[in-house]
Amino acid sequence: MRLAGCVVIIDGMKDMLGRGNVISADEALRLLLKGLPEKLPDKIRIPIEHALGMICAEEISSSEDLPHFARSTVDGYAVMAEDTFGASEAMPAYMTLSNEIFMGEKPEIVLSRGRVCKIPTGGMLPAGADSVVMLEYVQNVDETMIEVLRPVVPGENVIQPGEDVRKEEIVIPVGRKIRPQDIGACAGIGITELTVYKRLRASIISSGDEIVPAGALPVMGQVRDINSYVLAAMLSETGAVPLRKGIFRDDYRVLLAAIESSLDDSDLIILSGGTSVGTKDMIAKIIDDIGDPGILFHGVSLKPGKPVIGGIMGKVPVFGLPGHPAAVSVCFDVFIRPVVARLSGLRERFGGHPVNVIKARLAKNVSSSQGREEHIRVIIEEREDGLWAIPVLGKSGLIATLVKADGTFIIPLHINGVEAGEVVEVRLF
Ligand SMILES: Nc1nc2c(c(=O)[nH]1)N[C@H]1C(S)=C(S)[C@@H](COP(=O)(O)OP(=O)(O)OC[C@H]3O[C@@H](n4cnc5c(N)ncnc54)[C@H](O)[C@@H]3O)O[C@H]1N2
Ligand code: MOO
Repeated sequence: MRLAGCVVIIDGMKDMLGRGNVISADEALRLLLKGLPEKLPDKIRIPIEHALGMICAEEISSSEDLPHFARSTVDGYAVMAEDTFGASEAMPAYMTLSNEIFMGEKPEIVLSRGRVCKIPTGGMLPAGADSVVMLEYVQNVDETMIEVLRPVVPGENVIQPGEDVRKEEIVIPVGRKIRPQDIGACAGIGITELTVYKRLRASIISSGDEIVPAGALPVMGQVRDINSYVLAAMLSETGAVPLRKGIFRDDYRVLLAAIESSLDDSDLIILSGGTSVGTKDMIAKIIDDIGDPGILFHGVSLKPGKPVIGGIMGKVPVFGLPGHPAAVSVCFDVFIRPVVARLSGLRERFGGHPVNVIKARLAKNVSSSQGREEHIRVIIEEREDGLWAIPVLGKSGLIATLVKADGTFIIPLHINGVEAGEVVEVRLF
């Protein structure tokens, strides 16, 4: 078996092949990212209403100013600001009413000194006007005249042409995950289609002689397939298309065939189960036999998730995830999420730091073995003195620990534990 680059040596820990050095999660991820193909997914054109969550593959700039006319932000009277200078309730400025302006219409009138036009919110300012006095600061004298009770400055209560988006300004950069407001901005500047990267396709292969479909009634010793559902849902959240390939026996040929056929239709392959050192756990062997280069690491100083396998077969990254559901979830966050981001063309924000994070005080001491990165599940409780993180104790084979928890915090590699009262950063699910 060929194994590339186990670089970080952590004292006293063995990897899954019994060697005296096990690699850190950071180092394992670095190896994976380094080995990924440079090629980005093919591009497609889609209507903006279908673009949510897709990765933008072209720089979007505006061919026009938005708005393309000066627009009132209030209901009131379009004026020349100068005419209102010094106006007050005690000494109002008397102004003559000109034509009313209606929504969606271009005013024909050119406003002259001492005159005003009634204008609705969103109405176009007439030529000559530079500001709008709100209705509340005006009194009608008769049908032809009003009193202005407060002055305005030039530009007050007006959105200027191009104030929202300037002509030729870049609105959406390449690599942006399209958000609702991005779609709105496109609509605003008349762009109704976008070029985006095709969604990644990820195969999910469940392995294990004991695993039965979720709809089956398990006999003693059997368990229903949980992991392929969790993985499919997590992949969907990232924008990738999950391909649940089914449940396969712990048999070299069966699993080899499942992996090889997935190489044809997938950008990445995720296997669950069979990563540990049991005699039947042959996932590592298959990945390495397919090779090119095969396994990059097997065994990481991570809990849960220690027996995780990462590799690349040709251009396709492959993950062998430990069968325990909490390990599946943690390994997805640590390894698969960043790989999906890179392959999908996403330009990461904030240096790749997780965005969905809150701070809370830890409710109990939590110890950790030095030399192992631990991901602790916690429930967030709102108390009078702020947010507290309550550790959810339980083995990594229990899916309910994940369901009860609101998120996880990380105890880094070289820390022995975290004391009650310390502030931790909880990454929310
Ligand atoms: N001697 C050692 N034994 C184990 C070690 C070790 O270091 N030395 N590591 C343990 C750790 S940590 C983990 S995690 C597991 C990983 O085991 P495998 O990846 O080989 O997974 P399995 O044995 O196939 O399954 C473990 C467990 O999870 C259940 N499972 C599997 N697939 C699914 C699924 N799709 N849905 C629901 N549940 C699933 C499976 O039935 C097992 O109960 O190894 C430890 N052992
Ligand atoms: O790596 Mo295992 O997931 O701790 O049970």
